[in-house]
Amino acid sequence: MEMLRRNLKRQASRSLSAFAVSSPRAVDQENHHPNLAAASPPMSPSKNSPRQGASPRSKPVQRSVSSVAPSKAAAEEEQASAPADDTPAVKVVVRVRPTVCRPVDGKDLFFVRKTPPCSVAVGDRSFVVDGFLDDRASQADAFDMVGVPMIESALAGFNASLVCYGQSGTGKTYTMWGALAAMIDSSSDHADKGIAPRVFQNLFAQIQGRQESSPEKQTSYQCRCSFLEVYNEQINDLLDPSQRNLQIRENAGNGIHVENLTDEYVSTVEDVNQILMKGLSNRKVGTTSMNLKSSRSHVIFTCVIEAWSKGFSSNGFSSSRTSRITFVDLAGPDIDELDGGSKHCTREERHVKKSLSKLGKLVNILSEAQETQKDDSPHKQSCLTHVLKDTFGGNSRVTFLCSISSEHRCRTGTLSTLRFGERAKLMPNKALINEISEDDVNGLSDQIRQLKDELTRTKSGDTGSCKSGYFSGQNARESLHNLRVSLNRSLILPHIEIDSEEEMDVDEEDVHELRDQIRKLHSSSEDAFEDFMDAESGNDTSCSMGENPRTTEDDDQPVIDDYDEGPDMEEHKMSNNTKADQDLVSVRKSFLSIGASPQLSPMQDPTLCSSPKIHNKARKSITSPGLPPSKISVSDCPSDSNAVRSSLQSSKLSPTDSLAASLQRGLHIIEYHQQDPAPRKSFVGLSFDHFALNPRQSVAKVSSSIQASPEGQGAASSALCSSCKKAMDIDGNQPENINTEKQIVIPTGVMSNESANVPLKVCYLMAYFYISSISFRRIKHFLKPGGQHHLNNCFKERD
Ligand SMILES: Nc1ncnc2c1ncn2[C@@H]1O[C@H](COP(=O)(O)OP(=O)(O)OP(=O)(O)O)[C@@H](O)[C@H]1O
Repeated sequence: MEMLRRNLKRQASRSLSAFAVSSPRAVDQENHHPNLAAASPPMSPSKNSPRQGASPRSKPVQRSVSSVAPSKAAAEEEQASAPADDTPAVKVVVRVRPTVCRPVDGKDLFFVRKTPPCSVAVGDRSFVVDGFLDDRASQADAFDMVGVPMIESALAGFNASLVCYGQSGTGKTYTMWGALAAMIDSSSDHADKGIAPRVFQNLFAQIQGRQESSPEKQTSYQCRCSFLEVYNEQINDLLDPSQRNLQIRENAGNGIHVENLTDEYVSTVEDVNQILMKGLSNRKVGTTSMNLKSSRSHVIFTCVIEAWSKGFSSNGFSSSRTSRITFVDLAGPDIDELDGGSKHCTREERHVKKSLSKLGKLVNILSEAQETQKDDSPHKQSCLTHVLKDTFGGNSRVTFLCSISSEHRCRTGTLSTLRFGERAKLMPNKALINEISEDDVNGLSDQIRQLKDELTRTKSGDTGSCKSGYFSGQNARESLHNLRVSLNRSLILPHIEIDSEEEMDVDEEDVHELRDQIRKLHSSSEDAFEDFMDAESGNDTSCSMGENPRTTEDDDQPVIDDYDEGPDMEEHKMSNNTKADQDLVSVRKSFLSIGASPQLSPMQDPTLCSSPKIHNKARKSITSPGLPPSKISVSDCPSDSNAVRSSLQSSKLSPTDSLAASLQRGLHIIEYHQQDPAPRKSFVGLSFDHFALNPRQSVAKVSSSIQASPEGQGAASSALCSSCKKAMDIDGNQPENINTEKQIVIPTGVMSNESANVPLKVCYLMAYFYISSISFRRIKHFLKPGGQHHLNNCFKERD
């Protein structure tokens, strides 16, 4: 309770002090045209430097000193650590415009009155404000109440903004800029001079005073200005009228800035006044029922002040502060919708109302939103709200000068303006000192060094264990490559469109079962391998690519390995009947191509694609004789030949090593599938290549063996028994009629002994095993009695 009472007391005294017009003129009004280059800044730009961003080049480290509505604990902590500064981040000052009309209906003109301690009353409605300037207040009073705190804030490193809001004709432009004549005469204390020229007059005087009073500090200042208007939802450069419809950019380094907006460097108040006059003369004006020369665009004048303090460190750098002074003169809505303005003005009026409405909504959102709920989206509703992001709810001390009229006919507009001010006061602006100190620079340098070290470690692979499993990134690539090499045959892995692929769900039970069966087969295959090697003794089992250089006249065509045929087999072929010949040709042209699903994320890798990109339609290109035209082929891509060749050439593993490696890889794949449920949906695009190692053969002499029935006919997987040429279902049965989308032709009887560097059976096994990474269920079925039977038949026939 005690704390609450103290807070309330503090707030009340703060409001009271702000409410009273008590600020003395900070400096004399003489203009000294100071030369600001006491110490050389890091950059010495020319005076006029157009086409630069409107915001500071570097985003300074921001030190929090004052914020609105912080949590109680945070507030206590902040007060303990920060210098005492009770300046609220958002202030609302009301100024009443002198009456210009005589009462026509006898009603009281002066219905707006000040009520203690710090409120403005309109009828029975009361609004809490931070300052009140009645209709007798002068421009100097307005400057004292609003302008002087802005200067103090800016020189302390805060961003400071003044936003004039109110109905058309209530004196916004007059209060902010004053009469043009007063601006031209910058040396005199003209009564009509507005807040902005007074601020700069005072600012430059203060800067000079600081430099002269403490030359040992060697602080250098540099100021640059920009001036823009938001007209019909477009941003135009008031300092360069040819620059229209400029774009707002936002990035971490520069924050919000307007691209290509002219920045002009200034060092005297005359410089600023010239810019102000130039910009204001380019502003769009029109006529409203309240104002003959009414502003029809919102204008934003920004002055960036950069200050460098030299220190005695090695780099001569001590601290740098960058602050912004922003003047926002909003166009006011007309009191009368039917003001007799031209059609063009009506359109302008619509835009003015729309943009002000969005600004009002933004203020509502910001005033109601909790600190944690703030996001960028409300600012992006319009150009105006976006470009004023720092002013509304951001890093800025902002004063809302609500211009009102005491005329009765403006009552609605006056109430609306005061309501706006009341809500704006609740905005959670967080004003920070924008400073970079030497410590900050050192800290950032350390951070950069650490990040560089981390990057270097990451690049060199010294990242400890792989976080995402064995089959991720490079590991996955290497593993798949090893597996492919170990199978001693080329694998073409086409990208196959997902939409037409068959989804395979793999459940854990299947995987466990499969794993057991593979283990069993692992041992049995070793036996089979031994047997096979015995049977193959006497045959040339060299796997050198150079061993069988059956080059063809198609040498310049894409070359892939194929089944080379020995004389025995050739004889065997010749003795077969025509149908068998056709089968042989068909199988001879066969090869294996496995299309890994693009969705197997950790295994999927673009670099695997030494393969053609196969689309659904492209898969039906090459057909084997005797097969329906819809049979699938995926290998007629010339670009693959080199990749295939290199794949084959890199095959240096012995058959047993290959077997062991393949099984090991396969187990990893299975483990991976068990661990990660994501890839359980596999898509199979199967096209069989030859399994055994074979010398190259041009594509012209090989073709596909993956067969697909015409689209739309069933999707059940099956295999064609190459001996009987009947489709078998997955369990090895021969159904009456199987319409398959994908069929696997198992080539038999065509393998040459010379070329079979790896036993055919093992190759078959490995091939299917490899497929297991894609299609567990199929493997599982093949490992079932029926499937095994079929596989064994093939092997027997071969042997
Ligand atoms: N406090 C004041 N003392 C003397 N004249 C004033 C005062 N306020 C406004 N005026 C005069 O009223 C007229 C309209 O003022 P001003 O153009 O500043 O209004 P505004 O709010 O900017 O209107 P709009 O939104 O249409 O641009 C001007 O001629 C201006 O000189």
